[in-house]
Amino acid sequence: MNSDAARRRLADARLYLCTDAREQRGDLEEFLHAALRGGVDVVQLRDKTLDVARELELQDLVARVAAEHGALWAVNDRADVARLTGAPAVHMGQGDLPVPAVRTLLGPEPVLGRSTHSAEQAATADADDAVDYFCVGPLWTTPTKPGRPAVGLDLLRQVAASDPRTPWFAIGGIDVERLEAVLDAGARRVVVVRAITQAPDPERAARQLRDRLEP
Ligand SMILES: Cc1ncc(COP(=O)(O)OP(=O)(O)O)c(N)n1
Ligand SMILES: Cc1nc(C(=O)O)sc1CCOP(=O)(O)O
Ligand SMILES: [Mg+2]
Repeated sequence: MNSDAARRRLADARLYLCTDAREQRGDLEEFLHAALRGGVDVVQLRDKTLDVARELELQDLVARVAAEHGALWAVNDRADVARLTGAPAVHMGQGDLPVPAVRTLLGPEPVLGRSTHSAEQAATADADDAVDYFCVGPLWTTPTKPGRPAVGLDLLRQVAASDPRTPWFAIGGIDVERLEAVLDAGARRVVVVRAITQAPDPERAARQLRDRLEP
């Protein structure tokens, strides 16, 4: 996927999945197909337990499966892995490489996402031409990101009211039961981990979320 296609795919994206490598279950490929059939638009392998050789191997798998479904895929944290795999997207948190450093290393092509946890960080991300999307969260405390305090739906309302020019996603503790409140607060795009990774039927879980988001 070239960079124009990646940005077009991002513009349409509503449901973003971060998944671990499912090493204990050995079903990553099957899982990815199911989630993507269910309507996931963007997929990111987020697994801090992987050594870099294994991550490179699995990123190739993610790239192949995402391409089969016309989905965008993103590398988390590591600009070296993004460069080596030619990833169309990369995600950086506040504690990861700063945006200018990512652009110095990777150039203008990859879609670049940024985590934000306050109105100020969201405004900074929105004002930065080098940032293609940002995430706001965690809305609720979540075992997937221990120690990170919840920002709550009020921050989401505040960000939505600022009418960002940049695509942005809500993240943290979102599941199908909470989705209505997230949409009511003004989000149009969501990132989930457990709502799909821990679902007994990942395809159904993804579809339940995607069907409630705009086309
Ligand atoms: C899409 C997306 N949003 C947020 C994050 C979190 O990034 P970060 O704060 O750097 O935390 P880690 O994921 O690195 O633990 C993300 N990875 N993806
Ligand atoms: C990886 C991550 N980043 C967050 C942020 O706020 O930046 S919240 C989060 C974990 C989201 O997991 P779940 O959907 O299982 O609650
Ligand atoms: Mg990070």
